[in-house]
Amino acid sequence: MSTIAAFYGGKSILITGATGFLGKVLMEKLFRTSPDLKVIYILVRPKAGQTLQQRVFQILDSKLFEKVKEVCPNVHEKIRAIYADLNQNDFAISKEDMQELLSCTNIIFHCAATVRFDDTLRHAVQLNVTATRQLLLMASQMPKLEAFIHISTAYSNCNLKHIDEVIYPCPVEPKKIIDSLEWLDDAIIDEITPKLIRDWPNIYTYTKALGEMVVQQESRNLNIAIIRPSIVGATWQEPFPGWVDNINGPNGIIIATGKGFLRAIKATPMAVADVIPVDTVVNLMLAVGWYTAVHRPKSTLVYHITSGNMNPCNWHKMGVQVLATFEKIPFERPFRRPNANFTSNSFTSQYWNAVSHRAPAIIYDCYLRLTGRKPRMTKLMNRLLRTVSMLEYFINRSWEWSTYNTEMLMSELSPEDQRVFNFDVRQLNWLEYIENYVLGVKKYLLKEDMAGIPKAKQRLKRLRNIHYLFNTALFLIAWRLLIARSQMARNVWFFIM
Ligand SMILES: CCCCCCCCCCCCCCCCCCCCCCCCCCCC(=O)SCCNC(=O)CCNC(=O)[C@H](O)C(C)(C)COP(=O)(O)OP(=O)(O)OC[C@H]1O[C@@H](n2cnc3c(N)ncnc32)[C@H](O)[C@@H]1OP(=O)(O)O
Ligand SMILES: NC(=O)C1=CN([C@@H]2O[C@H](COP(=O)(O)OP(=O)(O)OC[C@H]3O[C@@H](n4cnc5c(N)ncnc54)[C@H](OP(=O)(O)O)[C@@H]3O)[C@@H](O)[C@H]2O)C=CC1
Repeated sequence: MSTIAAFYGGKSILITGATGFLGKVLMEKLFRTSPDLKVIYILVRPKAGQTLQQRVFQILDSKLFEKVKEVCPNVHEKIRAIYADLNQNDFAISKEDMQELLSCTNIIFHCAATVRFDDTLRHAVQLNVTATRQLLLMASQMPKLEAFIHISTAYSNCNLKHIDEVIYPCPVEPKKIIDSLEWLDDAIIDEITPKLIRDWPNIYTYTKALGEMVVQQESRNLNIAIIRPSIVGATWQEPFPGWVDNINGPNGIIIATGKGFLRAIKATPMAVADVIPVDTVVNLMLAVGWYTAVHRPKSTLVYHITSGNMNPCNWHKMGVQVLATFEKIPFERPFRRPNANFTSNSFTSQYWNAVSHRAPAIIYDCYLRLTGRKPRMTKLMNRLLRTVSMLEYFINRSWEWSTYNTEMLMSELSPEDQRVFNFDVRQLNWLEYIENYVLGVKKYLLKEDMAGIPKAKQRLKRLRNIHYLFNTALFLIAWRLLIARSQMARNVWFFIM
């Protein structure tokens, strides 16, 4: 019997961000391995016209939870969705709900965050810093609390090259920032933001660093641990390979490439692609929850869950395998034939943007206009290029993360726990993982049917022929112009003839 699975039996667990990518996989694993847990409280806000209950039902009815329903048929009764908005004072939780949370919670997993790179400083601080502080305050009033697990990111200190499992101080105290945002107006905040975030590449990573400082400062006598995953990717093994449900990180790039929109990226091919499967992150989270509650380390431990130091894969290898998978399993209705390359030179990157991205978009928009339809490709392409430019920082650098605490924890687990809660990324076969990842993007994100593959392959063939025809026509036109103007070209031509 797994010690960790048994530990969660009978427990009341509070999860923030349970409707997000990581949160859903966390809930799934908890229910599947510890079906006798008492309750999972999730803090949810109504969204997109859906009530709390509708959101919960939608999650439970998804393919991700199919196995759970077999092991834990009463899963609906074990989830208690609590109305909460982490942007509000006291999270806008009702008095009764708050009372229940304070008196019953045993373990907290704090996953909620804004992960947008371009969020406003005010909103990102509210969610990634102030809400963390507020949750810690709540935690300090929970008599039965055994562990508080805070999810940060391996990139919270990406202004450093080598990152240890310690909390690094930020130049400006989080409290000062929280206080000043209360009275500064938005225009001034926009003006001072670049000065505040200094060498952090975006507001997201900066506010996650502030969030960690808050955890350190407000930890009181709580048992706290911080987990720092790198780029969280599709599931590796559990509950099945390739599950993914949002367009963040590599997912959007895979779609844009597979649909033939993105044909070149400014990337350093040999830089480490530090992707980590989401189920690996969740396994570590559950192991850390158990370890923190049972062993009660004297200080707040930080755990890195990254792949680069144990089983590195670079962007070149990843890109080649992604493209190879498109040959076998193409996406439906591509704009152009998927084919992309990496360029590390700014000039070449601008050239490709003009020739391979903007020009085809303009030509396509002209075609749409001529056929009486609304042009949209240029707009879409501009947004895509903006997105790609925001990700460029992360695909042109490599970092070293030390993993002493993660390795120590692995050695503390029984063989059974190492199997059930496997976070040993050395066992990951990248080629297999990437293929399943692309397949997962097709099935679960794009919701494309496997039955459509032969048709998609036919379309690819047609696009390839159009491509060859277009290039041949272009070549002939260029050659004809050359012959008309140059005696030497004419001589070569007659010689060949
Ligand atoms: C010789 C052979 C050579 C071989 C080479 C072959 C090369 C081929 C390449 C093939 C493919 C390779 C696959 C690998 C991919 C590599 C790139 C991976 C980059 C990963 C970097 C991630 C870094 C993460 C670091 C930190 C990790 C974390 O801690 S948190 C999680 C990360 N957070 C995010 O990812 C959020 C980022 N997103 C945002 O901040 C916002 O979405 C935005 C600011 C980017 C855009 O916001 P906007 O207001 O415009 O609106 P939004 O509604 O959000 O989206 C607008 C449109 O853009 C599309 N979109 C969004 N995100 C992405 C994305 N990641 N990729 C692509 N497209 C994206 C979205 O669909 C919208 O489209 P439309 O609706 O159609 O307009
Ligand atoms: N994805 C990645 O690559 C990485 C993620 N991380 C960290 O992991 C954690 C989870 O990320 P991920 O699951 O990918 O992110 P998602 O964007 O998928 O999920 C974010 C979650 O936070 C919730 N949330 C946001 N704002 C509020 C609010 N005002 N009130 C209540 N809930 C709110 C969202 O709820 P709603 O559904 O209502 O929007 C959602 O459940 C984050 O802390 C992130 O920093 C770290 C490294 C990499």
